[in-house]
Amino acid sequence: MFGQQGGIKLKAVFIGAGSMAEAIIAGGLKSGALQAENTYVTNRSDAIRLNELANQFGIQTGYEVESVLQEADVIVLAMKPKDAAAGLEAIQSSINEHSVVISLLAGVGIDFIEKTIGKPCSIIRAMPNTSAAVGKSATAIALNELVTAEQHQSAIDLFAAIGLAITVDESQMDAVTAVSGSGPAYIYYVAEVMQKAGEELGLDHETAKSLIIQTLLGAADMLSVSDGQAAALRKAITSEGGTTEAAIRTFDEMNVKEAISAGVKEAAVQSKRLGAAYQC
Ligand SMILES: NC(=O)C1=CN([C@@H]2O[C@H](COP(=O)(O)OP(=O)(O)OC[C@H]3O[C@@H](n4cnc5c(N)ncnc54)[C@H](O)[C@@H]3O)[C@@H](O)[C@H]2O)C=CC1
Ligand SMILES: O=C(O)[C@@H]1CCC=N1
Repeated sequence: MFGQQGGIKLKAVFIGAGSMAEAIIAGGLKSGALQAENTYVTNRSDAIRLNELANQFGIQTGYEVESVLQEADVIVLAMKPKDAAAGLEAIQSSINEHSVVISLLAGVGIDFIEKTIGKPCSIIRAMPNTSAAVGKSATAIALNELVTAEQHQSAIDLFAAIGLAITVDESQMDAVTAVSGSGPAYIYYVAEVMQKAGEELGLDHETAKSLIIQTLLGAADMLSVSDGQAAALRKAITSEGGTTEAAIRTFDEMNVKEAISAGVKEAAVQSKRLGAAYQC
């Protein structure tokens, strides 16, 4: 991976120790794509959080990153976009032409990262999601022109170890962010609403929770085996004059479709806005 010969382990440094770094580390360690002894994580100043991650995963943590960065096969930018400039400037001197930088920063373009680093290196912009923690991320990556075929394959291998990994043109990243980067949150939003409605209808908390989780798992599996035929699957459940029809009619009357569509599109606009703040 990333230029290493077989048998030598990938050295990965995460700059940022939040939920996305944790999800990738959890999934990466579980799948074997990452090894605890070669995974290093730092953050801005929260030593308690670093200790938590060290205890939970047995990974390496700390603030002495310079030498670690110089030896890293891959540097993962896992801070919030607003912290990107400060984070990149702090590590800029440790990056060289052999470095492979993977950016998770929503909205932030490869050109901004190139310019802030200020020297040529391979940059991979990735948009995973937090389901990486259970090996089910949907990740899209885009590359700068210095990424070699081998580095590209290594990035695909790394993200494939924590779910689905595909390559897109960078121009599609706002749409990807809106659909699959934020996507799990939309499903959780629906789950929250169903939980509340189920309890209001008289189910106890645990019963409603178990039924909803299994319903979501089953529906995702059905979508997967039917190659995404959502409309056909929905119609198969909707008997004429039945309960599902009553629910969908109510959703339609309340413009739920339009609301979801508008929300997803607004996420893409927000991704563009974030990017606009980080243009060269
Ligand atoms: N949370 C999600 O579902 C997804 C997040 N992303 C992207 O991943 C990135 C991280 O997101 P989260 O993990 O949710 O954020 P978070 O807020 O949970 O974690 C951010 C981390 O960055 C650290 N940090 C901030 N400034 C730093 C600096 N100068 N040097 C080192 N560390 C610094 C913070 O201390 C914190 O540990 C963001 O850019 C986000 O756009 C991408 C896909 C999905
Ligand atoms: O909300 C955000 O900005 C990040 C990017 C995709 C998911 N979470």
